[in-house]
Amino acid sequence: MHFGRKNLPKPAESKGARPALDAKSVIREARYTFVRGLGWAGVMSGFINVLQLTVPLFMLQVHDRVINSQSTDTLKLLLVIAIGAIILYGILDFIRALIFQEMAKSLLRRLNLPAISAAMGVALEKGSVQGTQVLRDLSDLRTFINGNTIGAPLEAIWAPIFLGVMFALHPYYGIAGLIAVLTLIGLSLLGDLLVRQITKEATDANLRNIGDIGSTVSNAEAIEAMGMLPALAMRWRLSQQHASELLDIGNARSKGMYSVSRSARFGMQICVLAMGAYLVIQGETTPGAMIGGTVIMGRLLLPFDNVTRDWRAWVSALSSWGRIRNILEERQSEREIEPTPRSEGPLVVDNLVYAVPGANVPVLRGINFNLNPGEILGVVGPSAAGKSTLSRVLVGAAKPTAGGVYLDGHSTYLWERGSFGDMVGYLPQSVSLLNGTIRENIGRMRHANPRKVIDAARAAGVHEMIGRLPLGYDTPIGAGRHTLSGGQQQRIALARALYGWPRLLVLDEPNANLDAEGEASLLRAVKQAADAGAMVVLIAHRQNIMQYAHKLLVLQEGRVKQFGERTDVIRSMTQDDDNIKSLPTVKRNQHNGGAA
Ligand SMILES: Nc1ncnc2c1ncn2[C@@H]1O[C@H](COP(=O)(O)OP(=O)(O)OP(=O)(O)O)[C@@H](O)[C@H]1O
Repeated sequence: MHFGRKNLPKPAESKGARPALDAKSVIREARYTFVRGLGWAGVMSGFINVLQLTVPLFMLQVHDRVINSQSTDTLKLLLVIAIGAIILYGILDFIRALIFQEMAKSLLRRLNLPAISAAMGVALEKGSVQGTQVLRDLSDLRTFINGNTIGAPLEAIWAPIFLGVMFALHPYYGIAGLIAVLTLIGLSLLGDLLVRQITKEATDANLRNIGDIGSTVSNAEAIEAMGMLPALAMRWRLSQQHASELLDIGNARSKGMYSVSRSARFGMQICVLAMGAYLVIQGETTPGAMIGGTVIMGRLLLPFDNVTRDWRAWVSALSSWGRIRNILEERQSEREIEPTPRSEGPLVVDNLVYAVPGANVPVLRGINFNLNPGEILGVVGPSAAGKSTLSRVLVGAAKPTAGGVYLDGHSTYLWERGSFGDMVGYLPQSVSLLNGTIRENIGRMRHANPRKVIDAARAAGVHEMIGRLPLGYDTPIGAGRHTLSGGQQQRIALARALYGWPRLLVLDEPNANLDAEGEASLLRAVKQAADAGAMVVLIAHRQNIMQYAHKLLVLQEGRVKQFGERTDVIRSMTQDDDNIKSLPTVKRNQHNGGAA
C-alpha cells in the first residue's frame, strides 16, 4: 500500500537521485501522505471498533437467547460467529499497524532528502547541532506514527456507532452515553489547554540543552585537557533544571487530567450500571441489556480516555512536524532544482554585500572583481577581514545579502547544487573529512571513477602518502577509524577539491597545516589547475604561496582595499609600507593605531 501520489517519480528513479527542492510540493505531498494514511487507518479503526462489540454482544445474546432457550445449537452458532469476528479483529488490527508502518515509511521517503538539504542549510547558518534538529524531528515523527499513541483519536471518531447501539438498547443508555462522551471531550479540551503550551516550552528548552551539550562534546579534547568539565557540568545542570521543571509540570498536568478523566469514566460506568439495574427492576430492559450496555459504555469511553492520556504525544509530534515544515519552507524555496550545464565563462563578483542573517553590520561591503578562466587570484588581508566569508559566498554556501557572484552570468548561490558541485572544488578553512574510505572522500562520496580519484590524489601530491596507509585508498577514516594528521587531512581535502578538474577552485588557507613539501605540492596543483583552465581563488596569510597568482585582492574590514595584477598590488603595498616607514616616529605610531 502506498500513500504518495502515483505520478511522482520515486527518489531512486529521479535524475542522479538528487532531491527535488520545491519545498511547497514536498510539504503538500507529506501532508497528503499523512492524511491519506490516517484516512485508511481510520476506516480500519471503524471496523475494529465494530468488531470490539463482539464480546458484549456475545454476552448479551448468550444471556438472552441461550440461557432462556437452553439451546446448545444457538450457543454453538454464536460461538462460531464470535470466534470468527475475533479472528477478523486480530487481522484488521494487524493491517492497521501495517498501514501506520507504511505511512511512516512513505513520509520519510518523501521528507528525508529535502530535510537533509534543509538541515545542511541550517548547519551552514547556525551550526551543526541546530542542523541535526530537523533529522531528530523526522525520527521522532516516525516513532510517533509507528507507536501506540497515534490511534486513540481514530478510535474516538467512531463513537457514534457505539452511541447508536446504546440508543438501540434503550434511549436512556444513549442519553447517558452522550453525556459521558461530552464530559470526556470537555476534559480532553481542558487537558489540551493545560498541557499544550508547557509541553512546547519544555521541548524547546530540552532541545536547547541538547544543542549546548552537543556543541561542547565536539570539543572534548580541549575540555579534558584544561579540566573544564566540572564548570560545564554545572552550567548544563542549571539549564537542564529549567527544562526538567517544565517537563515535570507538563507531565503532572497531563497525568492529573488522565486520572480525572479515568475516574470520571469509571464513575459514569457505575452510574450506567445502576441505571440499567433500575430499568431492569422497572421491567424496561433485560439483565443482558444491562450488562451489554455497561460493557459498551466502557468501550465507548475508552478511546476518549486514551486521547487525554496520549495528547502530549500528539502535541510533540505536531511540533516536530511544524519545525520540519518551517525549515523546509525557509531553506529550500529559492535554489534551482534543474541541473545547469557546466560553465566555461568568467567569475564575476558584482557589488557583493553579505551580512550574517539577523546582524546589522555587513561582513562584506560592496566587493567587485572579475576572474577569467586560467587565472589565479590571491586573497590576502588581516584576520576577520572577511576572507573566509568571501570564499563561502563564492561557492554559494552562503547567500549574498545584496549583489551577487556569477559564473558565466549564473548565480552561484541559486545554481542547482549537484551540477554546481560537479564543476567546483572547495577547500574550507577547517578541514573535516567524512566517515568513509580515502577513495570515497576524494571521490566526494560517490561511486567515483578510480582513475579520476588517483588523478586528483596525484595532483594534490598525496598518491604516495596514501600508498603508505594500511589499506591504501580503501583505508577507512573518520570517527573511531584511522586517524590522519592535520597536514594529511588537508592534502586529502585538497585532492577532493581537485577531483574532476573543477572550473572554479576556492582554497581557504590551504597551506595552514602543510610542511615545505606539502606547500610545494599545493603550488604545483594550483598551477596545474589554472593551466587546465580553472579559475583559482587562493586565500592565505602567508604571501609566499602567492607566487603563481596572476591577481591579488587585499581585503580589509570587508572592503576591497586593493585589487589588480599581482606585481602592481605588491608594488603599491610596498610603497605604502615605505611611506609609513619614512614618516617621523610619532606619526608612524599614529598610523599604527597609536600604539607605542
Ligand atoms: N556565521 C557568522 N556569524 C557571526 N559572525 C560571523 C559569521 N561568519 C563570519 N562572521 C564575522 O565576520 C567577520 C569575518 O570573518 P571571516 O572568518 O570571514 O574572517 P577572515 O578574514 O577569514 O579571518 P581569518 O583570517 O582569521 O580566518 C568576523 O568578524 C566574524 O566574526
